[in-house]
Amino acid sequence: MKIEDDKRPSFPWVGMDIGGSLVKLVYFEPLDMTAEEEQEESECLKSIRCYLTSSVAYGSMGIRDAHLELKDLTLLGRRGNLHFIRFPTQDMATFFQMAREKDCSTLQAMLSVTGGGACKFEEEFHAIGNLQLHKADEINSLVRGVLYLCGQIECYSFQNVQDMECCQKAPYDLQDPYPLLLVNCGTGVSIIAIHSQDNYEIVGGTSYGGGSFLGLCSLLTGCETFDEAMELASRGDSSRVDVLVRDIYGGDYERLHIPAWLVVASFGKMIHKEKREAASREDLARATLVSVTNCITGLVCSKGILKDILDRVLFVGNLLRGNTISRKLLAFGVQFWSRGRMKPLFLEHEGYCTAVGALLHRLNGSAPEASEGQQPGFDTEACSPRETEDDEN
Ligand SMILES: Nc1ncnc2c1ncn2[C@@H]1O[C@H](COP(=O)(O)OP(=O)(O)OP(=O)(O)O)[C@@H](O)[C@H]1O
Ligand SMILES: CC(C)(CO)[C@@H](O)C(=O)NCCC(=O)O
Repeated sequence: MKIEDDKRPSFPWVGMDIGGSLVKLVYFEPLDMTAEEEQEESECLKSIRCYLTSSVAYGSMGIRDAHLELKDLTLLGRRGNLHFIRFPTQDMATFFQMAREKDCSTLQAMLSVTGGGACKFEEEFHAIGNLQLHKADEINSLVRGVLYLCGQIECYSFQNVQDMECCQKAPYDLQDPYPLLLVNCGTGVSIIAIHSQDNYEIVGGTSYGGGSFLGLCSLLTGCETFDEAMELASRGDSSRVDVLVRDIYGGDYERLHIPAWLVVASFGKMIHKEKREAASREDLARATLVSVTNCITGLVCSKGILKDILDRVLFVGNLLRGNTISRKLLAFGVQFWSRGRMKPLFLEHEGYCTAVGALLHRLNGSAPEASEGQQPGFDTEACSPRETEDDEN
């Protein structure tokens, strides 16, 4: 029996977020294909399905995060598994080459793509034969993906944040998410105030984000990859690099209740030759990570106050991937500086929100079916964010 639904787009169901550092791809693998559908499935589609679901590594840099796979999910009435794949944006040329090799030109498919790369690589996508490109706006996709994932019981907070060792993850029910301050820690950092599903706005950002961490860390330690940088940071001690309150006061600044551990100057100790010589690569990596993370904390608190969103703040983005140091520091810092008013939250699929949003965008039919010869433009959706109101930064 054929599963009929005129509104349902044809397979493959793919959402792609091409960012400054990483490409994130989410792929829905249908599990309820009828015999007729399987028979009709083209060789190219079959080969894509097998390729994506049977490996966990693609080429030298592509990774399927198998631990994040969402199994037996229902999307638009179809049952399937949702797969999460990433590779460096630098490798987009290999991606296009593979698309050519798999003869995707025969595939009558529409791909929902977001992130800066949806614009940058538009011509290359169009060169893949019949593939139609739907460019979804990055912020709209991010918000859509976040709101969807929040409903999948995958949100968590940290308990005992004042003690890094005892600090532990605890599930958090974010079924009713509004208002929410959303912080996307990617190559750069953007902060979005979500008032409701249809009403959200960018309230700020900083250029001191994931890209700065990796860039500075590479300069200071000679490391080559994010995982290497994180590994170094996990073994480092930033207090050998930074000037803390205790270095100046010998302890707390009691009158103003400023604690001894507070960083007064990131890298402040590096003005002394002997301290430079004593600081290890690990210490420098840790100090870089702490510096970037603290900068995000400060900005988030001030934006929360400015926008009067002091309830929940949700951190996403791949800077936080496998990065317990930053997550715990953000959790602690936000609670400390907001005097316990702001609840810092995180998602298990932190790096894939925008790609999920792009996929949903495609499935929910808001994608304008570009007619022949028409250049698909940005779909601004009914729920476009308001113009940025904030003028500081
Ligand atoms: N395997 C990895 N390779 C490179 N960077 C990584 C990796 N894993 C985590 N990161 C970190 O994640 C950051 C990128 O995060 P993310 O993928 O969310 O953003 P992006 O979409 O590439 O960037 P933007 O949205 O700003 O265009 C990097 O700057 C780096 O700090
Ligand atoms: C440019 C984007 C939207 C790309 O994702 C993001 O990295 C960002 O918002 N950066 C912050 C730029 C700033 O506000 O300083």
